[in-house]
Amino acid sequence: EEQEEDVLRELRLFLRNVIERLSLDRRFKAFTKPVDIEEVPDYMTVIRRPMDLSTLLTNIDEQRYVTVGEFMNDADLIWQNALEYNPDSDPMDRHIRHRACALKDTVRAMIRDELDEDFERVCEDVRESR
Ligand SMILES: CC(=O)c1csc(NC(=O)C2C[NH2+]C2)n1
Repeated sequence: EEQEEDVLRELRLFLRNVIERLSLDRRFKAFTKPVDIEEVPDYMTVIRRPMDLSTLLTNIDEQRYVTVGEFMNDADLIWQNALEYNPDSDPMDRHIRHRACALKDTVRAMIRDELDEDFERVCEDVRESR
């Protein structure tokens, strides 16, 4: 009912703000758009579920996330994919792995510091009621 839509609207606003701040951080530039197949032709053969910040934003606008947990499952793909695709000891791989780990820690810190656990519980109740 209306109260449920109010909760989901507030969730979308919170998640859009998280994405906006991540997208402004220069460390995360490589994660803002889908990997370009022309530049990285073998990417799709290695990574089964590509994810990036712009796709997360589209998913939010398409109302795919009813809980922060569902959002985190997709957000985690971004850094997990980067660690998987860049496993080598060469400096470029290490550089992007460092940024992937920074992304993981930054998202988790935002959620821990800014998401009210009672709010997430209400979102989970909405999910269970559907
Ligand atoms: C988004 C992402 O994880 C990404 C984009 S390019 C890249 N890696 C490279 O270009 C090479 C460095 N060793 C492979 N990783």
